[in-house]
Amino acid sequence: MIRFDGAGKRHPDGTIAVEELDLTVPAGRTTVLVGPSGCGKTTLLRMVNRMVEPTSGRVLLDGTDVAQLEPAKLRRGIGYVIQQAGLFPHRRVLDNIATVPYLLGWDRKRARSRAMELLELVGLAPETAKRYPFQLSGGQQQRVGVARALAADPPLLLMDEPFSAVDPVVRAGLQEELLRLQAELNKTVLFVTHDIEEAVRLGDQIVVLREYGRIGQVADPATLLSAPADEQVAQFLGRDRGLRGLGLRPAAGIALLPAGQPHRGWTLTVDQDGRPTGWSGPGETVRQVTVYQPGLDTLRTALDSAVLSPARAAVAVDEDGRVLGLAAREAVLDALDAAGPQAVAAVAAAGDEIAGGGGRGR
Ligand SMILES: Nc1ncnc2c1ncn2[C@@H]1O[C@H](COP(=O)(O)OP(=O)(O)OP(=O)(O)O)[C@@H](O)[C@H]1O
Repeated sequence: MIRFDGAGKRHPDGTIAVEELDLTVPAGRTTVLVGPSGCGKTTLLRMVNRMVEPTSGRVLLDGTDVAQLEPAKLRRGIGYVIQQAGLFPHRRVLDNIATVPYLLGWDRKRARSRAMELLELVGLAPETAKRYPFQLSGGQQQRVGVARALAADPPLLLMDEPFSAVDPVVRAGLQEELLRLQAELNKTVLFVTHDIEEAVRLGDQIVVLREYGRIGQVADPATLLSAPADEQVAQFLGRDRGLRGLGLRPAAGIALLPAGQPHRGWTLTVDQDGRPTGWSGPGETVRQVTVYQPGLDTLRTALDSAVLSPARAAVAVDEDGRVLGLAAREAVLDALDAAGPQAVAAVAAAGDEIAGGGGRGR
C-alpha cells in the first residue's frame, strides 16, 4: 500500500507541481491517476520511487517513509514503465528484461531464463529475445518495457503513460494484456494517464486530479461515471460518460428470442456448427453479423451490436461463437432500464441513432 500523507512538491523556481496530497493507493489493485496536462501526475508517481523528493509531507510505502530508504534499493523493488518504453538501445531484448535481476546479483542463467518466461507472459515470441529495441514495433517495445518491470516480481508497478505512444488498436491490445496480467499477478499498480477511457478500462480506483495535484474525486469507475463529484469532474469525464458507463455493466440477462425465427423480415443464417454467417433479408443478404457474448461482454457491446444489425437485433453467441439467440433492440433497452436511470439517460442523450434506428450494416 502507498500512502501520500500531505505530500507536496514546490520546485526551486517557485512552481507548485503538487500542493498537498492525501491519498491511499490500496495493495493488489490498480489505481489510475488521471487529469489534464501539468496537474502533477508524473510528479506524484515519481515521489514514490524518489525520482522526485517531496518538499512537504511524506510518501509511505507499506508504512515506511520512502525518504528513509536508499533510492537505488527502493527502485530495484519497484517496477517502472514509461512512455516509449525507455529500453536500453544497445542491449538485446533479453538483457533489457533481465536488467533488475542482474542488478540484484542473480546468476546470468537464472536471470535469462526468467527473462524468457516474461517474454512469453507478455505475449512476445521467443525469437524476440535476440533483437535490439530498434528492431521492434512500438507496441512490442512497450511489452518488453512491461516484462522488464515485472522481471524481479516486484509487488509494486509504477506506470507513467505507458501506452500513449502507440496507435489505438495496439493500445487496446496492451490494455487487455495488462488486465490479463493483473488478474493473474495482483500487483499494486499506480498508473498515470490523461485518457479517461483508459482510466475507466484499467482502474479499480480512479483519482481525478485538478491543477496542483488537487483531488477532484476518488472512486471506482462505475461510481465515477454515474455520480461525478461536481460539474468540473463531469466535464472532464466528457459528454458520453453515461454510455461509457454501459461498458462496465454486464450484458448477461437480456431476454433472447430464438435465432431461427425471422426478425423484422431478416433471418439469421448459420453454418453447420451453428455459427452466424449472415442476415438474409427481403431481396438482399448482409454478410456482417455483429455479436456479443452474454457472460463476457457489456451492455455497451450488446447495444452496439443491436444498432449495427440490419434486423436491429444483437446476436448472442457462446464462447465458441455458436448462436444462443437474438437480443432485439427493445430487449437491450429493457436491460438498460433495469441497469438504472443513468443508463437510460445516457442512451436518450446519445440521440436518434440508437433510439430511432439507423446504424451501418446495410
Ligand atoms: N523541474 C521542474 N521545475 C519546475 N517546474 C516543474 C518541473 N518539473 C515539473 N514542473 C511543473 O510541475 C507541474 C506538474 O508536472 P507533471 O509532469 O507532474 O504534470 P503531469 O500531470 O504529469 O503532466 P503531463 O500529463 O503533461 O505529463 C507542471 O506545471 C510542470 O511544468
